[in-house]
Amino acid sequence: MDLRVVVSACGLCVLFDLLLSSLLLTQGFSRGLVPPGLAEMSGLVLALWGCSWLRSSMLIGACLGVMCNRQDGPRRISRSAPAALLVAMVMVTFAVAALLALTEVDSLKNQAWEMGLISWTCISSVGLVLMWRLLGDARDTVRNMNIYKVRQEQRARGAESQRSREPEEQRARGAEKEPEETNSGATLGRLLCYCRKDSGLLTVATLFCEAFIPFFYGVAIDSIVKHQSMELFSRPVLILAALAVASSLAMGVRGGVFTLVFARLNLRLRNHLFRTLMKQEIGFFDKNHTGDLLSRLSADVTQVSDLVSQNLNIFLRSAVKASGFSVFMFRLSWRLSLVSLMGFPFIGLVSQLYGDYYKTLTKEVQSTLAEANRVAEETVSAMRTVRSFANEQGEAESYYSKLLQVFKLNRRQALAYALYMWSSCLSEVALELAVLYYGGHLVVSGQLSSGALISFFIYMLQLGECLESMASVYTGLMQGVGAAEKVFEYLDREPEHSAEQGTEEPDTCSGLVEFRDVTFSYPTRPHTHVLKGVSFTLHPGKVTALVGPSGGGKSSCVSLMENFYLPQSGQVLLDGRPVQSLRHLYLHSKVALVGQEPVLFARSVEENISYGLSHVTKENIERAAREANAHDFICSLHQGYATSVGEKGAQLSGGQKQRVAIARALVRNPRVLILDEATSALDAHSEHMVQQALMSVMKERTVLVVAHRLSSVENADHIVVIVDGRVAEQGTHAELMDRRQVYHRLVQRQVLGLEDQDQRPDQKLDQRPDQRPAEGTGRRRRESCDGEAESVPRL
Ligand SMILES: Nc1ncnc2c1ncn2[C@@H]1O[C@H](COP(=O)(O)OP(=O)(O)OP(=O)(O)O)[C@@H](O)[C@H]1O
Repeated sequence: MDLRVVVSACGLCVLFDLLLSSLLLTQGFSRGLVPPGLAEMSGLVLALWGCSWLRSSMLIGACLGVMCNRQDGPRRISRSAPAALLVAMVMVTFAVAALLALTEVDSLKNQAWEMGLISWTCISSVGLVLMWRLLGDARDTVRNMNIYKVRQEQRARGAESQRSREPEEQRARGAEKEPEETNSGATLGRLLCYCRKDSGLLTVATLFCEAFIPFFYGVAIDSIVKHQSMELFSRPVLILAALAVASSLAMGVRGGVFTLVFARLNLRLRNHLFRTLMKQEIGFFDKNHTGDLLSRLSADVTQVSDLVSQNLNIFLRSAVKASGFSVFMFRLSWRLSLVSLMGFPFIGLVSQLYGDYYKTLTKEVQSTLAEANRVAEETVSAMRTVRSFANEQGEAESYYSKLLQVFKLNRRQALAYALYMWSSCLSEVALELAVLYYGGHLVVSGQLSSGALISFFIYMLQLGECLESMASVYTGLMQGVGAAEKVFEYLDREPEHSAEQGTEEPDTCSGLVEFRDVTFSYPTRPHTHVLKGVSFTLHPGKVTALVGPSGGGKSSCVSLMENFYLPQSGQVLLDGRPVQSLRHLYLHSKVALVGQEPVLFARSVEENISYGLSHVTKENIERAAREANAHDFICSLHQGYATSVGEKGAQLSGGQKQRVAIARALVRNPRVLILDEATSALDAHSEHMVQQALMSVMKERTVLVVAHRLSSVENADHIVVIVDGRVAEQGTHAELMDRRQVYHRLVQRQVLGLEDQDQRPDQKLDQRPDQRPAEGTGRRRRESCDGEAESVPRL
C-alpha cells in the first residue's frame, strides 16, 4: 500500500482513538463514579485512558519515522513489529485486569462507560498492531516510480559497457534467477496440501476424551469435601476409570497414524522431487553439485515429512483438546479463565520469535550440511585418486571443517532453545501463581467451590501443555518449512530446456544430420562460445570423423546432437527437423551415443545392455553383444549376462565397459550412431575386433566418430576438423593430407609420436576411470591457469 495512504489512515486512527477514549473517560467521570468503591478505581480508568496516548504517540512516532526515512523507515518499522505487539499485549492484559478489578466493586451492568473504555482499549490495541504492519509494508510508490525511471534511463545510456567488464562467472550466476523471498505461510500451505490425501487419517489423531477427566476429578473432590458421601464419590471414580481406558486407546491409535502419515508423505515428496530432477536440463546438473541434490532428496525430504506429519498430528490433537478444555474452564469460572488467557499470548510471542530464529538457523544448517555431504560424496566417489595422492588426511580435514560449521550452528540452536525454555517456563510459573492467587481469592469470597478450583487448575495445566505443544509445533513447522523451502525450490523449477518439449515423431528416419551455422555456449559459461558458426553434414550410410585438438568442441557437437543443450543460434537437424522438436523417446531411439567415458549402472550386464528399453529379447541383447565383440567376455563372467557390473561398472575393465556400452547402443538399432572416442580404452587387438564388428553395423547407418587415433579416422568417408570451435577444414583423409594444413599437422604429430610428450602426467591421470564424470557431456575440461582450454595436439 502507498506510504501516504497508510500515514493518513494512521492519523485518522490516532484522532479517533484519542477522541473516543476521552469521551468514554469523561462520561464515566461525569457520572461521578457513583457506586461505592468505584472512586478507588479512578486511577485504573485514568491509566486505561493513558494507554490511548501511548498508542497514539507510538503511531505518530512511527509515521514520522517512515516519512523522514522513506527508504529504510518501513523496513525498520517492520523489524520492530514484535515490540509493538508486546506493547499491545500488555495493554490488553492491563484492560482485562481492570475488568476483573471492576467486577469486584459492582455489577458490570452499572459500569457501562468503563466497560466501553476497556473494550475500546482491547480493540484499539489490536488496531495498533495492524497499523504497524501496514506501515512496515508500505511503499513509497511515487519515489519508486522516479527511481525506476532514472534506472531505465541509466540502463539505456550504456549499461552495456559496464556489463562487458563484469567477470563472466559472476554474470553466469546472475543469469540464474534471484531467489525470491519465500513466504513461510505459503510454504506451509503447500506442505499441508501434500497432506490433503492423509486428512482422513489425520482426523483420527483428533480422537480424545481427556477433556472430561479433570471435570470428574472436581466432582469427586466436591462429593467428599462438600457432601462427604462415598456413594456420590464412587460414581465419578468409575467414570474416570472408563475415561482412562478410552484415552490410552486413543493415544495408541494416534501413534500408529503418525508413523503411517510420515511414510506416505515421505514417499510422495521423494517421488515428486526425483521426477522433477529427472526433467531438468543437463545444464542444471552442470551447475548443481551431486551432493547438494542428494541432500535435498534424502535429508531434507525426511526432515520435512517427519516434522510435518508429527507436528500436524500434535497440532490437531492439541487444538481440539485446547478448545474442549477452554469450554470447561469458562463453565467453571469465566474470571479465572480470563486471568489464565492473559498469559498465553506472551508465551505465544516468545514461541513465535524463537520459531522464526530457528527457521533461519535450520536453513543455514541444511546448506552447510549439504556442503559437507558434497565433500564426502566427492571424496568417496574418487577414492582411488585420493589414495593415489595420499590426501586422505586433507579430505578428512576439509570434511571436518564443514562439520564444525554445522556444529557451530547447532550450538546456536542449543543456546536459542535454552533461552526459549527458560523464558517459557518462567512465564508459565508466573501464570500458575497468578491463577492460584486469584482462584484462592474467589474460593475465600465464596464465588467458587474448592473442587471447581482444583478442576480448573488441572484444566489450566493441561491447556498449558496443549498450548505449549502447539507452540512447539510452530517451531517444528518452521524448521520443516526451512527445509521445505529448499525442497520446493527444486520442485518448482521449470527446466530451461525441457527434453520433453519435442512432439514430432516422423514415420521414417533416414539419419541425415545437419549442423547449420551453430553457435553454442554452455549455460555455466554463457559468454564463452564453444562453437562458433559450425556447419557440416553427416550422410546416411557414411562414416564421418570429427577430429581436432582437445577442447576444440567435438564433444559439444555430440551434446547438441543428443539435444542435451540448445544452441544460441543456428540449428542441428535430423532429417530436416530440429532435434529439439522431436519427441524425446523417438530421438534417442534413432540416435545412440557411445560416450568417451561410458557409465554403466550397478546392475547386471543384461540390464545394462537393455537399459531404457522395456521389451527387448535375450536374442537381441546377445546379438548386440556379439556385434560389440563383448559376448565372449560376458560368457566368461561367473554369472554370464546376469553378472552385476558393480558401481559405475567398476567390476569391469575399461575396455569391457566400452564394449558393453557399444552393445547398449547397438541393441536399439539406431539410425545414427555416435562413437565419441568409443574405442579409446581398448587394446589394439580388441579395438580391431570391435572395429571389424562395427564395420558391418555402420553400413546402413549414419556414423559419427569422434576419435584421436589415426587408425579410427583414416578410413572414414568424411573428416571434419574442428579447431577452437570452428570448422577448420573438411574432406577425406587423402584430400586433407594433400592440403597439408591442420589435419596434416595433427597426423604428423601423431605419426612422429609427439602427442605423448605433449601430455602432462596429470592429463593421463585424468583419464582414470574413477575420475571420469558422466557420459558424454557433463565433463569439464582441464583448464590452464588463465581459464583457456588448453590445446593438446591430439588428433
Ligand atoms: N559442461 C561444460 N560446461 C562448461 N564448459 C564445458 C563443458 N564441457 C566442455 N566445456 C568446455 O567446452 C570446450 C569444448 O569442449 P569439448 O568437450 O567439446 O572439446 P573436445 O574437442 O571434445 O575435447 P576432447 O578432445 O578433449 O574430448 C572446452 O573449452 C571445455 O572446457
